[in-house]
Amino acid sequence: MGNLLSQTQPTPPLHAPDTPDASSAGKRKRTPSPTSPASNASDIKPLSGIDATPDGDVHRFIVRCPSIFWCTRKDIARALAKIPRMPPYGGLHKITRWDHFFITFPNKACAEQGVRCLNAYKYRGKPWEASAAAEHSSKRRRIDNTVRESRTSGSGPMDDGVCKTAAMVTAKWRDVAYEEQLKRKTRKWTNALSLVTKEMRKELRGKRLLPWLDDVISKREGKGHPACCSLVQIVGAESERGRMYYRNKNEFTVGVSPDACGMGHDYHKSTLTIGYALGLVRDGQVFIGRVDEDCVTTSKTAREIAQCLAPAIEKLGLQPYDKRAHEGYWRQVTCREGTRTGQVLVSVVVNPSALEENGAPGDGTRISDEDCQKTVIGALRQHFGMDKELGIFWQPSSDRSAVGGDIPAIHLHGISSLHEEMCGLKFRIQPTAFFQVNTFMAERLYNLIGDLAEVDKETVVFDVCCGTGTIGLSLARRAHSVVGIEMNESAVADAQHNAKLNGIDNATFIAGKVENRIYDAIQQLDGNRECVVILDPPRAGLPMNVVSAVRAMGAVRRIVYVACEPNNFWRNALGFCRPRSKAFRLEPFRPVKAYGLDLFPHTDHGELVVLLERDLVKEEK
Ligand SMILES: C[S@@+](CC[C@H](N)C(=O)[O-])C[C@H]1O[C@@H](n2cnc3c(N)ncnc32)[C@H](O)[C@@H]1O
Repeated sequence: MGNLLSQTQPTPPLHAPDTPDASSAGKRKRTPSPTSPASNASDIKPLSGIDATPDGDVHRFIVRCPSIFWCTRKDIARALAKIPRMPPYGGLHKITRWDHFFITFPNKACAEQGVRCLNAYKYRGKPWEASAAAEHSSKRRRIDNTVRESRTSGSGPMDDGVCKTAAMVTAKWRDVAYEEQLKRKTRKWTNALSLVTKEMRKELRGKRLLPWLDDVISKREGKGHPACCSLVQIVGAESERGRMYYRNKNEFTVGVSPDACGMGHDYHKSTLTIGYALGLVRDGQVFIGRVDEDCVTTSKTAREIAQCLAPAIEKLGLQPYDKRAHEGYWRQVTCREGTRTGQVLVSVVVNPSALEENGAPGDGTRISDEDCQKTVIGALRQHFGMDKELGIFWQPSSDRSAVGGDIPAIHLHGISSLHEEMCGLKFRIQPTAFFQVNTFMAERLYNLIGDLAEVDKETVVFDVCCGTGTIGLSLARRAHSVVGIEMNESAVADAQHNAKLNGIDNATFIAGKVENRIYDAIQQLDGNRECVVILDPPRAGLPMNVVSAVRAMGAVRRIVYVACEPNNFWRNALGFCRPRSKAFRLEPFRPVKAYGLDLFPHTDHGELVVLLERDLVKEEK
């Protein structure tokens, strides 16, 4: 954890000058001299009440003021952004019709400065009064206990006097033994399966309509709801390749490092950083943690890219983007790579409107988009050399809420797509198409899906939310035919291209939202053959009309459901497994067995894979 901040630095006093005028969008902000009042801490005295924060080390305060009764959280955040020298804060909780709000600071120094600022502020003529938050709800207490516990074990999201680091955000379980990580995930997967039983029982309101459910409940051991089916195996990332530095897609934000957080550090020292947003905010500015070796999920190549680009682009003197003020130029950098092919794509998101205020046109001082592009290409080429298969894309967007994947990418330099090898096939991936981020574990996922699907030459495979066609194509040689549906058009173009690239001619891919195109897609399936459906939806799960349409397909005997958010699986499971009705026709399915697969080591995410089979046992009346 190389960039942890020291607690021993002085706290800047309130009378220090404000942050330089933010209206100079796109220009470097002034760095004050070390002798400026901001660095003189001699007159700082600890504020009473700070040490009295009930838990002693979670710096949470309640701020009261009658004139904020109708304010939303957003209004308060806006007001906080206007307070000169307001330090970064980690949490803000306000509900309309509260005459108070809660605010949490990342460390004691921030808390001291923050309380000073809050108490000196007036909202609509009424002063704010900040005091240590005295009453914690039981939920809040649980969270605080977790923070304190993890702090003692050295892996907490905050540390005394120390801001969060990038590793704490991206790989929060990096200090937890891998066996323990799997144990925790197993609990999560088991709970997700129990949730299906619980919600199904609620749905049936005590009626015993599903024999498989009665069976599950009768075998219950101990209290609580039993899992709806057994979790037969946990597939962990045993090999180093699937467990360490595994991400083939890394999305970085360009911003200011917490060295500039001001608490015990120089407020104005804005070190341009390419890394991960830390969840600390000041003046609407999100602080960014540097990528280092502790970020054990980030690939080494992506880390090198972040580290070599930051100093190169900083020299141009353009500010990172500040969403709140809608100023600044550099926004995001996304690195994608073929783990097995070594190819790399880098996409840079910028805010072109920031350049308009950057010097007068034609006076020789104005920095253009082209200058920035040349700098990026030059820095990456210098770092990787000319032999590296490298592609660079530019994504200009002045839209405040735009994120990388949604912005059209302009190809600037080098290769225009990359290739990855998996399951003995080659896949082309364009910069904005979805591809599983852990190549080695994704291969194991696809092998597992293949085993559960039991596909043969008589079976049709229906791959719903197919991305670049990876699952369907990995099964195509064993199947009669494959139909895939996916809403990302460039992913569908990749899927079609990938079929040709691998000499597969029995796969069709449809572009569109599955909820709108499900019936068109079903038409493409050979209705006389048995159909296996692979469902790999986004975190929220599938829309219910899709569940209903799949269930109403008589040719479907088995479904392999891949849940990347296991806690949401129950909603779709209910649609597949509930007794038949007008909306949910034909016999219900039942969960047969489940697998947990750790696609994201060192994080709390993982895939739950569940096999559902048509339940041909007669429903009880
Ligand atoms: C978890 S990914 C799975 C992709 C693919 N199965 C794979 O393993 O690479 C989910 C995919 O669903 C797509 N998607 C999300 N919502 C969708 C919708 N409403 N209709 C169709 N596809 C959707 C996303 O673009 C993404 O490619």
